[in-house]
Amino acid sequence: MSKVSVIGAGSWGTALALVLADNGYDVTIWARRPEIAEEINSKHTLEDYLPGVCLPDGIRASHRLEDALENVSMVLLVIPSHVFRSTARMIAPLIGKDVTVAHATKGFDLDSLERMSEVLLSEIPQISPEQAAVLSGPSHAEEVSERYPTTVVVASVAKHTAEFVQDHFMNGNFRVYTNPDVVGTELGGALKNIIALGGGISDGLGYGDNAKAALMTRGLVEISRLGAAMGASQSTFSGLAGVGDLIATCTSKHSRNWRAGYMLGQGKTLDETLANMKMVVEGVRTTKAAMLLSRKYQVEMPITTEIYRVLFEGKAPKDAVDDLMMRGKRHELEDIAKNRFHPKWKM
Ligand SMILES: NC(=O)C1=CN([C@@H]2O[C@H](COP(=O)(O)OP(=O)(O)OC[C@H]3O[C@@H](n4cnc5c(N)ncnc54)[C@H](O)[C@@H]3O)[C@@H](O)[C@H]2O)C=CC1
Ligand SMILES: O=C(CO)COP(=O)(O)O
Repeated sequence: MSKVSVIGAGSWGTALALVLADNGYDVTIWARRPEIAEEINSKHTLEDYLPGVCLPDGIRASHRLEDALENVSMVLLVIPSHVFRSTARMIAPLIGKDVTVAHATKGFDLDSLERMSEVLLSEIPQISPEQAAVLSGPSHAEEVSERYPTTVVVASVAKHTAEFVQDHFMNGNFRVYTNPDVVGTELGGALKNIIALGGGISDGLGYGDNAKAALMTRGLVEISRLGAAMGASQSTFSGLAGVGDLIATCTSKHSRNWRAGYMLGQGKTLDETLANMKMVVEGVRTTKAAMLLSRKYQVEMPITTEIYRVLFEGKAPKDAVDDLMMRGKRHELEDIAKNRFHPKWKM
């Protein structure tokens, strides 16, 4: 079996390493902190991130990149988006030109507004777009590490690369679909975190299922609208990386974005909320990125705009909901209706 390296010993990197080890691969996780590598190697646990989980023997960890990346056929980056570029730059000299490089990070590079695969390709120039892939979809690390049934998508512009990654991960608990739409798969995974913050805010305010269903449905419209402007395929948003991940993240107790939103809805400030979170809450930075992208592509994103105001301008969550409810009247299928609605319908 070939050797695989997972860069990032957080909850998701470690859960994905577990799937690879279950499938018989020799996996080395790179951990930034030596004590984390030591815990994985000696105790087969990662108590701070996946409490109670016993990691398979096939997983080894190292805090030395040279060890983690020696003779690998595939590298998987699973680190928070704000350290993605610096980490990709750091590993670049150690990546052979035939290696498949995948990632499972959900976010944007805030300075350049690039997607993670764009960052990968610019920082590791010896690999071609055909060697890069993204893994995304409704997949909480806590459930994957319990081996509960989970389905994800692997997208790559090259079918053979998507299938190569699919073959590594696929098993009876972890079902992997392929998709050629890298843009849509990355956007779905990143942008749903904004709506999950909104779902948490709504629940924190004590609103009900109707409000959350509205946020998810209209949130998906915003995601699809920005996606269309950025070149994504609309059908990806009806799939696991779109509506699938939106459902999982907006309705789950595991979601860090939902939990952060809940605290905001209960009246905590952003600083107080983040101080309570041990793990990364990608939706906060992604809201900033999405606001900038919506301006760049001239796409209307009212829910994202209100969440931005709550996060960064101190707007009261209840006022944000009121303002969304009181927006001007609209047609539900406005984007479609403008182009090809029933000819008798006058816009
Ligand atoms: N946890 C989950 O269930 C899922 C997470 N993801 C995505 O995976 C990515 C990673 O998230 P998690 O593993 O959940 O994060 P986490 O909060 O569990 O762990 C973050 C990891 O990043 C490491 N880290 C922090 N700063 C670093 C630096 N400067 N250089 C290298 N490593 C650094 C931390 O030491 C820690 O190991 C995020 O983009 C997240 O959205 C995607 C799907 C599921
Ligand atoms: O992306 C995820 C599940 O698919 C994890 O979401 P959170 O980062 O909100 O926990």
